[in-house]
Amino acid sequence: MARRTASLLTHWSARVFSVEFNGAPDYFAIQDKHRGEPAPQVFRKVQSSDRCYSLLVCSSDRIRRAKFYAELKDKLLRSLPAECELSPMSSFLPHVKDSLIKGYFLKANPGDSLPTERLLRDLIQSESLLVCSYLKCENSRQWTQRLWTHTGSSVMSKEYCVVPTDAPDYHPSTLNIINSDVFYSFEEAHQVLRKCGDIIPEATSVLELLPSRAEARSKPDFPVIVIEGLDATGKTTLTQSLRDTLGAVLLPSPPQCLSPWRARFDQEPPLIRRAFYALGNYITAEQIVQEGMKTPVIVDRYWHSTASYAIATAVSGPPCNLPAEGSEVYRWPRDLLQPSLVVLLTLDPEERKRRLRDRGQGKTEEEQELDHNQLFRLKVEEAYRRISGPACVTVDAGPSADQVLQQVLILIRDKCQL
Ligand SMILES: Nc1ncnc2c1ncn2[C@@H]1O[C@H](COP(=O)(O)OP(=O)(O)OP(=O)(O)O)[C@@H](O)[C@H]1O
Ligand SMILES: Nc1ccn([C@H]2C[C@H](O)[C@@H](COP(=O)(O)O)O2)c(=O)n1
Repeated sequence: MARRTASLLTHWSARVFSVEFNGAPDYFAIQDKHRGEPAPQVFRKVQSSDRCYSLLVCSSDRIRRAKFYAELKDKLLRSLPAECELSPMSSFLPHVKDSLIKGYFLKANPGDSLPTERLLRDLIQSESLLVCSYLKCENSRQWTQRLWTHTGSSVMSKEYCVVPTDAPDYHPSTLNIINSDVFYSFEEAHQVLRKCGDIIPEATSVLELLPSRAEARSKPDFPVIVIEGLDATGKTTLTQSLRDTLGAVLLPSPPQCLSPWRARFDQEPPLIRRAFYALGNYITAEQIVQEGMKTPVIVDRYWHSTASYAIATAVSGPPCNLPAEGSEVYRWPRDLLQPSLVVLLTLDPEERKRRLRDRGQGKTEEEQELDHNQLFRLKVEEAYRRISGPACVTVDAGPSADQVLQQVLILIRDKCQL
């Protein structure tokens, strides 16, 4: 049995389970005996004749786990009877970092339980998956959880009672952010790309473009100014004007040399995709050092973007689920060159939409998500504000392009003595 599965089973009864319906989580735990507790909320919404199942992805290899989790949803949606309901589910040890295990909760009508169980028996052959079924106790409103064996033909002898439990102090999706969604050193991100070289050949090409060491040997003589913000807040417009006004060099991020591989990595699960973007910052840092010896450098997006988009995607639900201000999640990577100033452009959402419409260009999936999902946009902006070392200085991008430029020039003169 895989190492992660074994450790999961050791802590099985200390684990909390969370099922999300329309973004709202319901939490439950398991215990040996029922002590008269009501059924958890999630089961009270289920007809007693319905069958429920949980599928938790638990491979010990994090690359395989990330790939399998992403593929599992597609597989379930393709193969399950249409009436089956699929909700995001997770299991975790409260307060224990990296203990989050993600998966899905299935609800099937009695008529669909045969094809559903046939599919689950196939899937359980994979060592990466733990399957449980949930049954209502006869003559009571209580539910039990049974863990399936790897053969899928029978259930484990132990049966657990399902009981409601309080929401944890920290949202479970925050437990695994460090080194799964956000990488705090060159080595951590590099390790992910090295390990996926055999399944993603493009990773090898990216690795060849990376600097040999992350730590900048020297600091640039000239100021380095990063411009951040959601899409269509005016970063391109402002960075080009700053370049022209200050006689600076403008560096895009991710760097141009990664363009051929970007679309490929955008298709990958967060672990791999975020490692790609994190490494892009180290290439940019090397370019900053080279150019910053000769002129001021303006950078269009950098670490704040990498971390904020990753955190906002990893944390489900509203911005109050984000790790609290001051959390280690918002710290700057110890080996990444720090800019002299980071400016965050903010814009009224309606004006941002108007500018997006006027621009009329195709949008990436994440940009479309920003458009449709107000919560996601709020989380990205809040994460931007919480990142420290350096923290960003917020500038309202609502006024005319020239007014925004003048305001940022004043900031640069104040903070960078330019
Ligand atoms: N201050 C401004 N007032 C009005 N319109 C602006 C202003 N700044 C930029 N725009 C217009 O808004 C649109 C988006 O601007 P821009 O492309 O500079 O944003 P961006 O932040 O670089 O977007 P993305 O990240 O998606 O590339 C463009 O059509 C641009 O001409
Ligand atoms: N340094 C960077 C730059 C960009 N990203 C990610 C964050 C978004 O997913 C997307 C936005 O880029 P744009 O559409 O403006 O080119 O790219 C990042 O993670 N790190």
